[in-house]
Amino acid sequence: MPLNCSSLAARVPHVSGSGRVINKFTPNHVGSLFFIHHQNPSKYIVSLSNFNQSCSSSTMEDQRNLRVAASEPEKYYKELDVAVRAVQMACALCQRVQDSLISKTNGQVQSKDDNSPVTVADWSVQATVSWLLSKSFGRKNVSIIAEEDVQKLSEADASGLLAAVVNTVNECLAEAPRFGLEGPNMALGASEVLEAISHCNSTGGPTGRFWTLDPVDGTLGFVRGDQYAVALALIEDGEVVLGVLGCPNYPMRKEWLSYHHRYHRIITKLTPPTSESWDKGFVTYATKGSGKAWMQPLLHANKKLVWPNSARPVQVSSIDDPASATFCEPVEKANSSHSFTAGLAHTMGLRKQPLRVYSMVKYAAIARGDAEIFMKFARAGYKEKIWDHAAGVVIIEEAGGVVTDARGHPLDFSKGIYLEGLDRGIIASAGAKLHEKIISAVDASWDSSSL
Ligand SMILES: Nc1ncnc2c1ncn2[C@@H]1O[C@H](COP(=O)(O)OS(=O)(=O)O)[C@@H](OP(=O)(O)O)[C@H]1O
Ligand SMILES: [Mg+2]
Repeated sequence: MPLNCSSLAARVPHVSGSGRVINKFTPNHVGSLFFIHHQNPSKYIVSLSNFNQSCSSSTMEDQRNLRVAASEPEKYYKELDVAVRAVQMACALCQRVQDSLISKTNGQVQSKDDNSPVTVADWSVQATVSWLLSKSFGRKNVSIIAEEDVQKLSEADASGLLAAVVNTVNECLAEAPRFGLEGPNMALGASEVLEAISHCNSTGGPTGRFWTLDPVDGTLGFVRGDQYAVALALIEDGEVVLGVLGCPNYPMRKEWLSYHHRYHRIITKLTPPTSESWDKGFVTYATKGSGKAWMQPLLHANKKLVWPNSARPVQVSSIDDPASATFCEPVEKANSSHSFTAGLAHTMGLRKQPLRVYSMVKYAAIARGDAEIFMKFARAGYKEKIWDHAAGVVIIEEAGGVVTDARGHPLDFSKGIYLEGLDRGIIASAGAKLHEKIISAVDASWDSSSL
């Protein structure tokens, strides 16, 4: 059924101001404070420094409720914990590879059959995350759909490339304890790395549980030294129940998003951040139905990840006037029609220049309130893959936003690796009012478009 204002409102998660607070004492989380959403008692750890801000209205009754809530099951808590730590590790891996790609042309950019560039980072992240999930939950309990396969890596002339991947994976896994995860007892061999990559061969579907992973989303941005994301999500019975997005180059000053990351690098060199400052990059995450989305900074070199790693909540923007709203879209016109979105912007009264950013960083920008709208209109016949959207959708929804196809239907993650049935395009927005306007504008101009 097409979307109207009331159905949209129903889909926007209700965030109650009156959470309950508990103390929970576990080896990992001594003295952490949990925020409990009234309608959904999933627990969220809030760092002590954020506690006063987030939960200062707690009462005696709240304190009593804590003890009750402490015995409630923590749905997806372990999955979220492992997923965030694994994505943190993947971000560190990607940063190292991107730095070396940029500093020298060392042959790490390969060409896939579709000619899109793929680097050592894609395979290495996939192997690392797959290995960590299997280690944490047991190999037989872990199904993963991910972007890469081992075909190219297994070719006879790819031994150098495979060695680089194995080396990168082992370098990363050796750091697992620093991120609070268990690493291998000894370095993985090539066959174990290939096995971890090819274990990501799930085909998804309407039942059961599987992970989706885009090891390096926005490969073009990655090889160009610009924005990219690591995207991990958990899908259960066709619903995205947990999403984690690592955005290593996301600048803390949002105006830097509009520039090529190269400029940010130059400026950072001119005015180096202090070692403790949160200069760029974060991991953002949410679990379905919680009404909260979070972000935590990337782990500084040599530091140990102590959960929740200074996490703080993120929320979508409250701007609902198109004249003040920023819309973002893919950088490449081959991936989304810039002329169609320009027409929509004109119709809707969006006055600002589009923010063109590589990868699912666009979803993070909406969730953080740095932009209000994301639109993607791929050419007819292109089928969107679930790993390109799953994590971003749940994070935006829990941050208070809305994501649908361009007819207003929810995205369907239950049909295998593609978003089957996706109509016209993808729209994410900060709220129902803006969303409704975009969908009406699409309706009005669709027939006369060439899409
Ligand atoms: N022709 C076409 N149309 C639409 N989408 C396509 C197309 N080809 C690829 N892809 C998928 O889009 C992912 C990149 O999307 P972005 O929004 O990041 O685009 S852009 O890089 O900013 O231009 C990109 O993800 P990555 O491969 O991880 O980079 C692809 O999954
Ligand atoms: Mg992708």
